[in-house]
Amino acid sequence: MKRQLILEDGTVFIGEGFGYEEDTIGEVIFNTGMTGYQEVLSDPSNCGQIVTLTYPLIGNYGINRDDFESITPAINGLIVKEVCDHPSNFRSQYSVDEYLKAKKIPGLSGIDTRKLTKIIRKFGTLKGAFCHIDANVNDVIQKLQETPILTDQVKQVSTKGSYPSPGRGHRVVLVDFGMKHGILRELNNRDCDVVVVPYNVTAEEILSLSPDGVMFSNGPGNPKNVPSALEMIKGILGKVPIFGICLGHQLFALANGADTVKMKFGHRGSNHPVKDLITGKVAITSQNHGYTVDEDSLISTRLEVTHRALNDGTIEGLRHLDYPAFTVQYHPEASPGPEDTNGLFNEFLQMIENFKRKEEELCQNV
Ligand SMILES: NC(=O)CC[C@H](N)C(=O)O
Repeated sequence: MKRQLILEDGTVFIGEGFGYEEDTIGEVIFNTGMTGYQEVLSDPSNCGQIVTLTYPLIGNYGINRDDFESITPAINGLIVKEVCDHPSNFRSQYSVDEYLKAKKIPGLSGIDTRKLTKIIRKFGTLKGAFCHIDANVNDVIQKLQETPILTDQVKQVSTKGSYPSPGRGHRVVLVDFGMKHGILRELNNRDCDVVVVPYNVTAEEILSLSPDGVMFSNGPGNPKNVPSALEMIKGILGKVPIFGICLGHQLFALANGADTVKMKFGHRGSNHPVKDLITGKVAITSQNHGYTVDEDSLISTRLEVTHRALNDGTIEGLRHLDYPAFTVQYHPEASPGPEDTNGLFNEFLQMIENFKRKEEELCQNV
């Protein structure tokens, strides 16, 4: 069945529909990862977006039980050059088509994804719609222009209530702004005693859980749509070590007086080089963000840049000059992508131990 993609600038692509049969609207973005489509599909940070995968063949190793980053995928649509209907892998349970049908997500294949990506790179991220081949282009463009930008994605994808993920090690409160499960897995692998809490948790509620450290997860949308988080962050800063990832990094920056801005087309893929300014080392990182911390806004803050993207020089990591707190814009949990920066979770645990030691020394000196 033919299906068309109409962009708000009037560009039309005609391809084959797969997955669920339904019209959809979303922000059209592109991801340059060569593998890892299952993790990208199920990453809650993509809530409300139509995801274009630039790798030309998608689905050849199927969809399995183990690689989901959330239970319910939150993307509005998927665009690929070619979708594989006969996956071959010992872990495969479904084809991408079967999975998208089951999760009620429409897909579009057979279009020139390179051309689409070039349009997004030139004009910036655009709104787009999947619609029936007979739909009137002008009507769809008008509908796209009238469709408001989503503001409540974090509320949609965050956990509704707190839940434990017990371990014998450090107690870590993990604030779920739309968490990829890879973050929880990394903490579990290090035997942390984790409590996952919803996005609108207060500082008092976090401190009442007696955490050794607090993590802020990734999540969808504009960080300015989550004002409640800023009060929470200010309330715990300096009282407990903090580690933030992606949206968590952006919220940490906002809470410390910095600003965030929307990027032209963002960084999305598993192949983004980042330089650690402290060690001088370069790592290949997994990224998925459309906003960034504004460089000029750091002047009046106590934040220092620790990492930079080598493709465009934007900020990829921050640390607080006075308190034990650091954040990164990229994904050290990978899922999907390279694990070069996985050691940041160990650095977080080391920071927790140093903080505990200092607190004990202070107590002894009193
Ligand atoms: N992966 C994320 O946490 C993304 C953060 C934010 N939604 C952005 O697009 O920049």
